[in-house]
Amino acid sequence: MTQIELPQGLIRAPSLDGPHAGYMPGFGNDFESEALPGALPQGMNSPQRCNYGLYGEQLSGTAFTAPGHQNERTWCYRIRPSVRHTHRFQRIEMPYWKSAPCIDPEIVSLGQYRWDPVAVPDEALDWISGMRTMTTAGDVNIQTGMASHIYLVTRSMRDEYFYSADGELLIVPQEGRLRFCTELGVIDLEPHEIALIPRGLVYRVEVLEGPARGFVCENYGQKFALPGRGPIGANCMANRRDFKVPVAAFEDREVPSTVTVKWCGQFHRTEIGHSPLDVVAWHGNYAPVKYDLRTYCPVGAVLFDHPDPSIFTVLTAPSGVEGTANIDFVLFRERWLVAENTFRPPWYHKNVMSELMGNIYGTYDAKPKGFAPGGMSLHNCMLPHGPDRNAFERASAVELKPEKLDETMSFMFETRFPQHLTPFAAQAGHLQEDYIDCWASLEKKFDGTPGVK
Ligand SMILES: O=C(O)Cc1cc(O)ccc1O
Ligand SMILES: [Fe+2]
Repeated sequence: MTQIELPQGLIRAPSLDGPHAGYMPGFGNDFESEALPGALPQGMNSPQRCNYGLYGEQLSGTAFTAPGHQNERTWCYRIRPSVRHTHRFQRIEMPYWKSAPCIDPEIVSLGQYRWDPVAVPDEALDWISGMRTMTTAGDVNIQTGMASHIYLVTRSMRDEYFYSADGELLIVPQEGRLRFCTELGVIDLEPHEIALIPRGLVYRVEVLEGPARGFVCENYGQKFALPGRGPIGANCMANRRDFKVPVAAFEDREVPSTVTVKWCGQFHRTEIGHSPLDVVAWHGNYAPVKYDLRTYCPVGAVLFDHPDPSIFTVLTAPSGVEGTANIDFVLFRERWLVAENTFRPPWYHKNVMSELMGNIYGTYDAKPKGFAPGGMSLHNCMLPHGPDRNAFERASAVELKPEKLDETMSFMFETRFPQHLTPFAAQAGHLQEDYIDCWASLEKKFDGTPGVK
């Protein structure tokens, strides 16, 4: 876009140049964008006739009457209204994408579990067929809880579209690059970035660099938001301007196409004669967004002790019980360790929340071996865990100089609900049968005599 010279020599900033061309900065802002000049009505939502012959349509992300600071909706101006993008539905099976409640009495979820990275199979898998659910929690029908998935994607969707009525997706890539072509614009995503795709938004996923593997948190409940920072103040952790929302983009393509819908845990498919990505202009605060995890500014211990991991929360999805999240998305990234006279790795603990972790790259300090990039672990509700023997011995003996934790990026989906393993997660192969042995050699040091042992 060229710069526009205004009277008095003022130069207005170009909106589409620079390192973030194609995106608008902010989280939860009221955005507006038009792919054709004048396509967006000004000063009102529903003119008698829209410019270009477009149809006006509202997409609601919260109840009409949700409180003002939570209320989310977007107005779309599109070639056809969405009712022309769904026809009669036919149920289809998607055996690996499970929804809560998914409780198999044969599967024991009570335990500490860890998984090796799942190899991407040598077959055509797209964003829907390549989704492998690992755990489910809560109940999709009452819009409570979550599911965690691994995606294994080798094939782009072509004239195939998808939306989920069951929840928003938090996407955490670990390998490969994907393009999300959505009704509201295009998001390109690679490891060290995350994206949120809202409930109800139609999109297709293309492989830019494959195969692609990563993690997904499907949030059945209230939307992810930025946590309050409390006494930390107005800055640090995740900053709003580092979130990027795509500018409007549309296609006017009339070819046989399919739309797959996930609804109450079931999958249905419908056939239409054109692309549903036909939103020429939009305005509102319900939109897909991406975020570079390398812009997350961690705040931590600067003198002694190890704070609770909530200090590293990137996004939090409330559950209705204050301070008790449906899901917290927590990031363990590169940082300096400087605490004096302190056992620096995570302490041993037992947590009422259930902790699902994934490794994006590098080594995690509590588990120097066995928790590989692409791997996952689950420390379920009220199940004790903590550093393995190697991590404990090193951290207890090491000279406490300032130490940079480098090459490390892991995350946690922490939910108030117990997580249940799916048959896929419980299956031998990637499940590490010997995980709990990582604590077996922790020795008794107590001998009744005082003094540091
Ligand atoms: O269990 C884990 O490794 C996650 C974790 C990290 C931390 O720094 C403190 C508590 C916690 O649960
Ligand atoms: Fe933990």
